[in-house]
Amino acid sequence: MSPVLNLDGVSVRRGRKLLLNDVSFHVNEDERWVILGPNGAGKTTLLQIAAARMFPSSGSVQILDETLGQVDVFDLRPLIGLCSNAVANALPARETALNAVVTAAYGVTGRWREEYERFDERRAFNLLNAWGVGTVFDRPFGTLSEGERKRVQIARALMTDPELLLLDEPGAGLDLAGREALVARTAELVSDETAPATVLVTHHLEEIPPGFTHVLLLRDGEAVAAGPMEQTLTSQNLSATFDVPLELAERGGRYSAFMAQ
Ligand SMILES: Nc1ncnc2c1ncn2[C@@H]1O[C@H](COP(=O)(O)OP(=O)(O)OP(=O)(O)O)[C@@H](O)[C@H]1O
Repeated sequence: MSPVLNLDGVSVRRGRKLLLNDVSFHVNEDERWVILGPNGAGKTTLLQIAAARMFPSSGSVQILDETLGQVDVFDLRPLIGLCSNAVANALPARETALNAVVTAAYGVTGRWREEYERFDERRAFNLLNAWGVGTVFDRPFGTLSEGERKRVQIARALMTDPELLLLDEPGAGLDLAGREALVARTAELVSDETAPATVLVTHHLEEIPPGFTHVLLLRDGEAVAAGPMEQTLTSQNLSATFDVPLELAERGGRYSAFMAQ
């Protein structure tokens, strides 16, 4: 399997603070990774680099065989589907859900006067349907519930048929039913062998969908552990990552953790 993402010895410095410190992270095309860590661990920073939205202070980054710093990021970005707060905040509140998705095909967030291809609109509509939000296609994005907004954002991230899908806390702000529906739909997506290599950021074990194969545990900008889920997601590694004694529980491919007695 060919690598989709190669980060080697990546550090990010802002003033005197090291947001990432010598992190290496490798994703192959058939892998589905979770990045797990407490608030401020550097998860979003790492994802921004993987999305070609941020450059490291040192280290090397290859995304889809291109080296960051030697490629026009505007050629690279359409190949990367990104669902994040930053993208959501850039979507105009008055745009319809359909436009929020279809504009991804043109690398913009708002629809102006341009005519879009019927093919693109049909694909956007099908993606909204697949994520269970087809009925809100004509509603302004700003009036959607948090759960609906998250699904629209994922549909948008998939619009360009990306080779790398990056999901930054897609379950944040969802109620229990909304979270479970999102987890189930994401599990369905990644079980398809033609689905893109996927990286999902979260700080909640309950948000890890079944079918995710690998995990990177981050703490204070450093990798605590990285590797296949069964060997790497352990009580010991979780305790070291969150700095409290934790006991991992697994049931039917889902995870949770409790304070160790
Ligand atoms: N421009 C900046 N200057 C200084 N510190 C920054 C800057 N941007 C981010 N940070 C800090 O870097 C750390 C890592 O931030 P990041 O958003 O990557 O963490 P995270 O793991 O995604 O956190 P959360 O789970 O809370 O979203 C945080 O402590 C944050 O305050």
